[in-house]
Amino acid sequence: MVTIQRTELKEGIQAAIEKAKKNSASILVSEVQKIDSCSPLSFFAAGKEKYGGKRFFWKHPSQERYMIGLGICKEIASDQATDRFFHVEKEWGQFIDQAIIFDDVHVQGTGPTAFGGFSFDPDKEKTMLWSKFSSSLFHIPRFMLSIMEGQTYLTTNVVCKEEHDATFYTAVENERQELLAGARKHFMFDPISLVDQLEVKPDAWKQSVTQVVEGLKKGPLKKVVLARELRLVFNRKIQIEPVLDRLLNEQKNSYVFALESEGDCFIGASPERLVKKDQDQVFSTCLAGSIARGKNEAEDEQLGHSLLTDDKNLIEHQYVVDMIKEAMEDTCSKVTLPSKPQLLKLKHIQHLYTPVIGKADEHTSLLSLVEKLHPTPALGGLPKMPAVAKIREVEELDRGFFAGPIGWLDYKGNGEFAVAIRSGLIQGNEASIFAGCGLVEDSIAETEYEETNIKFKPMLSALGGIKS
Ligand SMILES: C=C(O[C@H]1C=CC=C(C(=O)O)[C@@H]1O)C(=O)O
Ligand SMILES: [Mg+2]
Repeated sequence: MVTIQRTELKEGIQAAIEKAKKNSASILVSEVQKIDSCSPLSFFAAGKEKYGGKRFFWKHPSQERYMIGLGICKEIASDQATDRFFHVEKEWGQFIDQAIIFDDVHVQGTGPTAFGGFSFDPDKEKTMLWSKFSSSLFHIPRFMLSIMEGQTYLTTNVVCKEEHDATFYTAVENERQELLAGARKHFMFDPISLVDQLEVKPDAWKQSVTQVVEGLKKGPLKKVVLARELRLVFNRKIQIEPVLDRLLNEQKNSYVFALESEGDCFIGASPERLVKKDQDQVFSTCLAGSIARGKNEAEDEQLGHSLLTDDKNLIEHQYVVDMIKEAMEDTCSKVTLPSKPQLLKLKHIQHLYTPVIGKADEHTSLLSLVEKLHPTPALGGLPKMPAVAKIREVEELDRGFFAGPIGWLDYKGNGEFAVAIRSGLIQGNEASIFAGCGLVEDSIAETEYEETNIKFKPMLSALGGIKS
């Protein structure tokens, strides 16, 4: 990887074509520019015609930090289950190793960046539902808009090949100008209406919960997260932009994400960080234990207090804390976390929340942390692999990317992954949405069913299926 002071992208492309000819290889050239402010949703919508089906969207929960990718200059995809995190890391490293990068802003979330995720369980038999998503899928975009602390940047990534000539730069420049002009337009979208909502055998799901809980009482499994799927049918093709717009407005303190692949779109608003790596600083989140929001302030406070003092939810949460703390201590030093959980309040639900921070050892990479942590007992259970095996045996659905890691990694090894909950897969005029719940020995099937009904609300509301 060569990071050189700013000269013209044109010279860089010319140098890369020469290098491609010499090494018979493809060479990435990447340029980061500060640009005038631009609406993230308008940029995403402006890419619909030329890059539709090849876009991603990402918003960080606590600050105005967006990354929107249009087009795919490189895809890293595999259905291989073994060492999938290592293989993605290796292919990404080889791709940027030869890159020529013009970056004189040096702001995280700009420059060559891979965005994507991993399926929850690559060893579960894959169904047609997720046929458009490999079990590891990352896109490096042609253009990426980044909004970081109020400043807007455009990253242009081009892969130069030996057959390219000097006209290649002109083509890229024209594409970039056309895109920036389009991103200034205002977009209108047709409203959609929900015509049907189907669930596969809800009573059977409750029976499976009761069966799993009986097993937890005997051990050795201590916790298992079981999920449900709703299949929604609408009166016309679902536009991604209005769903994103509602998620951004209704789920302010969640990660809002969308990843398009071959015409389908995986989309959601997750409150749960899996891991963030910023130089040698590592951040993770324990989020497990739930209760509804109150209809008024007094009721909300009473519900929050009862969650903080409920043994079943405290144990459900503590299993997550114990596992994440151990995983972080295996890979980091100076691991610190609060002694007890606090409340994380979202629009429809409130959770027990414990943040964990640590200092990464020198050779610890972001994807090695993702591998170590996924799935936490908030999404799988405890012990990890026996719980995942129980889910594989009992759950009559294909989670695909639901509850898997989704996020980004940049060319300097920094990045962030959320767990892809409060999410759904949009397929034309239909969508599958998913919701899970942590089962422990004191769980009650009806209560867990109601908890998952609340967790469907962010996506149902964003799809216009319920009044939010
Ligand atoms: C598995 C999900 O939520 C997890 C995260 C927060 C609270 C949870 C719970 O209380 O069960 C779950 O562990 C989901 O939203 O589908
Ligand atoms: Mg729960």
